[in-house]
Amino acid sequence: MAKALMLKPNCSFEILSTALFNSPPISTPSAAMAMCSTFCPRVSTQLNCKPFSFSPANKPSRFLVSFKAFSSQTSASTPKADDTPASIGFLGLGIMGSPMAQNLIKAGRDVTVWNRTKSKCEPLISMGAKYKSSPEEVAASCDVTFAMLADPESAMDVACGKYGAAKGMGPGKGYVDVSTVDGETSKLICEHVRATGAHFLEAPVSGSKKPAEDGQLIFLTAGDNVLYETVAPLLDIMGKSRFYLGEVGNGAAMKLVVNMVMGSMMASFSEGLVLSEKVGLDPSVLVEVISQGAISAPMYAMKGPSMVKSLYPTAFPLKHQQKDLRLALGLAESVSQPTPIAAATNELYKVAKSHGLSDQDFSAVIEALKVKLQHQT
Ligand SMILES: NC(=O)C1=CN([C@@H]2O[C@H](COP(=O)(O)OP(=O)(O)OC[C@H]3O[C@@H](n4cnc5c(N)ncnc54)[C@H](OP(=O)(O)O)[C@@H]3O)[C@@H](O)[C@H]2O)C=CC1
Ligand SMILES: O=CCCC(=O)O
Repeated sequence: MAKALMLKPNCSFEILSTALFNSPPISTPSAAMAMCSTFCPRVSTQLNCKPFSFSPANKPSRFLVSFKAFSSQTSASTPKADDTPASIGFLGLGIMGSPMAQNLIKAGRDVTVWNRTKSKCEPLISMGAKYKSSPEEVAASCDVTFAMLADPESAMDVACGKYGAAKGMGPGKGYVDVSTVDGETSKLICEHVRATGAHFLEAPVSGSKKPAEDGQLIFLTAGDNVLYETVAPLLDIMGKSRFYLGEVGNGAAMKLVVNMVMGSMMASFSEGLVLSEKVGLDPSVLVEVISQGAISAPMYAMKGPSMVKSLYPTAFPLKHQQKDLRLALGLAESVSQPTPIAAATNELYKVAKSHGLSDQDFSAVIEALKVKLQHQT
């Protein structure tokens, strides 16, 4: 069995509770996880441990356990399962927060949720999550609280507002903000959290709806290293890699730079699609040509076919991409760095927003290029 546990990335195998291990029956996913840690301590983490099939007595004695490989920029070892926070809060259950919290629940973690629109908590409650009626109550009842909120304003309000999480924090607790915000906002939230004696980590993510569902996000963390070490096993449940970047603000900056590049790539791709069609080419063929060359990108291959059909099923809302461009331009301004391409791109996303495309996927920015000027026929 030890040999079977020398695993390739992203593979799965089955644990038979008593047949392969001379041990008591495994009755819960977390017991199965603990068993895996014992037999395979060098595997960073386990993902998606869930009942696989049932014994004749209808007890879950077999589990399918998926393993994945992780890259990380910390030299410290991953904490043992016993050191990980017992109770986890999750604030903000939108496109990203919902699947992230679901993955924690599926991994057998004790999760308490809150969302401004309460109805979005229901699916998680039915999976076993607890519910509290304010961020303050969630933070008060949990060891570590994650927040995945829309923008700087909501991240501030949920963390530091009247019934905000900071009100429920104190020594021994941690707050992990995974929202995409600017460094200044992150530093303010950090100050509020640290003033209570708790630890703070910013951890915005690269990766969209599908990677969030698949536990394949990339965490860009900065802040209290002790909290980073503590939550590493939780980040590994929700993601495929994690970077520790030092001082608070560095994670936010890294995320904004990445999304600045992404927004411009999408705008440029959109121009190419529209131009190709106007000169009589088939834009689907352009997508195929690009996919085979040096500028191929998963994003083009994923979004191109639906963009050609003028379909924009929302994974990353356009309003959030424009917010990130705005924040990235602020970051560039703070160090007097010219970013003319990002500035022009931001204008295009603003036009798209003015055409009511805020809640569509950000690939709908192509529509802003199709809008006819009044003097055109
Ligand atoms: N979607 C994506 O592909 C990615 C998004 N991100 C970033 O993650 C964050 C969340 O994104 P996503 O899940 O897509 O966004 P959604 O718009 O789907 O969710 C936003 C969340 O913020 C909450 N919220 C908004 N305003 C307030 C407020 N004033 N007070 C309290 N809660 C509020 C919403 O609550 P309610 O349900 O009540 O509206 C919801 O839970 C954003 O910062 C985004 O930039 C990062 C990586 C990828
Ligand atoms: O912030 C959103 C990023 C989306 C992605 O990385 O695909």
